[in-house]
Order: sequence, then structure tokens, then C-alpha cells
Amino acid sequence: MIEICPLNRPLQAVVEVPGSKSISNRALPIAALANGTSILHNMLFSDDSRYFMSCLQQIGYRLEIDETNRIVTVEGRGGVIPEHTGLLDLFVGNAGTAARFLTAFVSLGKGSYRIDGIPRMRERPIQDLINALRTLGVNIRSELGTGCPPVLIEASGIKGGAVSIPGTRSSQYLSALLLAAPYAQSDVDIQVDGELLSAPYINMTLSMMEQFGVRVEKRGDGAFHVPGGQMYTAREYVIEPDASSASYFIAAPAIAGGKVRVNHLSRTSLQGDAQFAGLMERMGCQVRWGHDFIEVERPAGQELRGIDVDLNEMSDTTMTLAVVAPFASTSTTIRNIGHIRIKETDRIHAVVTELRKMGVRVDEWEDGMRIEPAERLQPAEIDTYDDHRMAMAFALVGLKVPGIKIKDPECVSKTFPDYFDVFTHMCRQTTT
Ligand SMILES: O=C(O)C1=C[C@@H](OP(=O)(O)O)[C@@H](O)[C@H](O)C1
Ligand SMILES: C=C(OP(=O)(O)O)C(=O)O
Repeated sequence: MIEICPLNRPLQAVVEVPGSKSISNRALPIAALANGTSILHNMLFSDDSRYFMSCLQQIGYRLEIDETNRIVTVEGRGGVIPEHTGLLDLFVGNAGTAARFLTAFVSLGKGSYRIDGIPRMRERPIQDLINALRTLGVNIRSELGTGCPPVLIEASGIKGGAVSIPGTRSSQYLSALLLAAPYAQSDVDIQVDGELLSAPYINMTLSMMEQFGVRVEKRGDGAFHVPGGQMYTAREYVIEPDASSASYFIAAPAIAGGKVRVNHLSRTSLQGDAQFAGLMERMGCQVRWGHDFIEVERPAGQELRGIDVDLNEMSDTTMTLAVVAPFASTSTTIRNIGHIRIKETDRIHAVVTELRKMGVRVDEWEDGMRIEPAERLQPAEIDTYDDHRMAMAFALVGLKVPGIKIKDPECVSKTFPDYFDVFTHMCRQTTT
């Protein structure tokens, strides 16, 4: 457990955050499927990307890993998945992207695979993706019949054809299909059923496919046509800093006052979560978008206003916004985030429980919450539910409120192992 030490003056800091989890875990399978050697710069080294890299190695790919310089060189095999005998067990921890993207990826190969993770991963649904892959000719099932991992795949390639997939539980199923589809035996037509949540992640998938030379046609609302017989082109690629990781430092001045700049992120980011700065602006902060940084300032005396926001498109920032909200002068309503109950933990319930511990009044409903302003927050020991974002977000409260202790802080290793070092660095720059 760590206790956060409140600041006695407004923030004044410049920080850098590690590479994007979502971009790293797309670049890896794309590079493995490409027709030559790709060099990936600014790779994230955290649990989620390490699981992905070690699974690719287990499957038989050669990766040269230079952690010091954050460079990973991947020898692509032009769509050939190395063959093996027996059952290949792949373990993905609690990495949603690895579980989903690898499920579609290994379906392109030949042989038996099992994809499994920690107990929480066995509660995270993947049946929608299983059904879609079945329609496309894959022999695949949830081993325990739970609709969750472990997933068993008797792979013999993805045949292709037309398929529909629900868009209402996770966008990662659709990204998984899209990433693998260019290597199907015929064209793939995907139709999203119902509203598509987390839409910016689909744009990220499509943009990266295009950056690696593959074409996807958008055909009307929620319809995608992926011509078969395509190949990713190996290339050198720079991974953006992680915008969800940046959200904590973008929120810090809203809580503690002062100014923080996050380097190497800009408005043109592939990540929807980069728009989180816009929420801080709506609440009363000043935001400067540089071509290579985002800077957020809450000047002395500037009041913070509550907002009413549909956070479906950047739901990983729910916890970040939720910890800023009690410091505003009016209530904050966060809507349309029901799907975050099936992430690392039931995030709506976790956030509400921990805010209440600090004395904040919160209303919880199925797909959202309303957070009331709090005159004084109480010291609290914050449970983190093995959820990196709970630890990272609630630490911010400690910048202002004495006695905030974060339990099991090492859970940040899922996406940001050095979080508390960067956090401390931000505080030191301010106080020295
Ligand atoms: O595609 C991706 O990289 C992600 C999509 C989102 O998941 P959902 O689509 O399940 O909301 C997000 O929460 C996750 O952290 C990363
Ligand atoms: C939801 C998240 O991760 P996952 O990729 O495991 O879904 C997250 O990082 O907040």
C-alpha cells in the first residue's frame, strides 16, 4: 500500500508516458502477419504487451526485443502461421486485446490452440467473437461453455464470407476480425448489429491497417468489406504515447491546480482517449494543443464545473473523470458506459464504492453514475480490485486530500509499470 503526499503548491510539470497499449497490441499481430521485418519504436513494456509478445514467440515468431530502447523487431511471415504439433497453450493474463486479437489471429493457422488467462479473464465474454469466427468457418468454442476463455481453436484458416457481430459488448471483437480478415481465404463482409461501442478503437484499427498497406471498405452504417488476398507491408513504425495513461496527468491540474504538459501526444492522435483533455476544458481548465504535446492548466481561482457526458467513446477514462468530479462545484453525470462492468473489474461499482469511502455522494445505475460535489473528502484506504485504472486514478485524489492510501499499487503493471515513478517525478518538479 502507498500513501500519496498532498502538494502544497500548484503543479508545474512536464511528463512523458509510455507507448499505447492499444497501438502496441495491434502493431504486433500486424507485423507478424506482414511480409518482412518490421521495426516497432516506442513499444509499451507492460503486462498486456508482454503477454502478446510471448504468445507470438510461443507460436513461433522471431522477435528481437530491445527493452532499453523500447524497440521490438518482428520478423513477419507473410501470413503463414508457424505449424506445431499437439495443443499450444497461450496465456494472456487479463489482456483483453491479446485474448481477442490472438483468437482471430491463430484461427488463420493450422492446429490446436487454447487461449486462457487469469480468473477474471475467465469472466470476460468472448462468445460474440467465437460465433463470428464459426460463421467464417473456424472450429472454435469456449472450453467450459461459459462464453468466456479458455477458448479452444482447431485452426485450419478463416474461410471468409459474410458475418454479423454485436457491437454492444466490446469493440475488440470487431477489431480482432478486421485485423485477421485480409488473410481469410475469400473476402470478408462484416455487419455490426446494434450500436457500436468504443467506436474510436475501430477507427484506430482501420487506420493502422491502412498504415500497413491493407484496404478495408466501409459500406454504410456498421458494414465493412475486407477484400481477401491482401498482405500487410512490413515497415518501421512509431507507436504513440498512451492517451489513457496520459489522462491521469491531464486530470492532475484539474484537481491540484497549476499546469501539466504531456509530451508527444497531439490532436491528430489515433487514440480517442486523447480527447479527454477536451473534458477538462469543458470543466473549466485551459488546454493547449501543441503539435507534439497537450498542456492543461487550471489557473488559481478558476472554478471547476461539473459536466454531463456520454463517455462511451472513451470509457477507459471513466475513473479519471470520476475522481475529478467531486472537486467541481456542480454534479457530474457519466452516461452510456454499461460495458465497463465487464472489464478488469465491474468498474462502475468499483468507482462508486471507493468514491463513497471518501465521503462522496454518488448515484449508480446500470450504465452510468452521477457524482456530487464534495466540500471535504475523507482520508481512505482505496481498494483497487486488480484494476490498474483504479490505482492510477484514485492516486490523483491524494494530490489534494491527505490520507489517501492506494492498496496493491503494483496492479498498474497491466499498462503502466512506472506510473508511480512518473507521478513522483511530476510532484518533484513541482516542489523543487
Ligand atoms: O481495442 C482496444 O485496444 C481497446 C478497446 C476498448 O475496449 P472495449 O471495446 O471492450 O470497450 C478499451 O476499453 C480497451 O482498453 C482497449
Ligand atoms: C479495459 C482495458 O483493458 P483490456 O484491453 O483488457 O480490455 C483497459 O486497459 O482499461
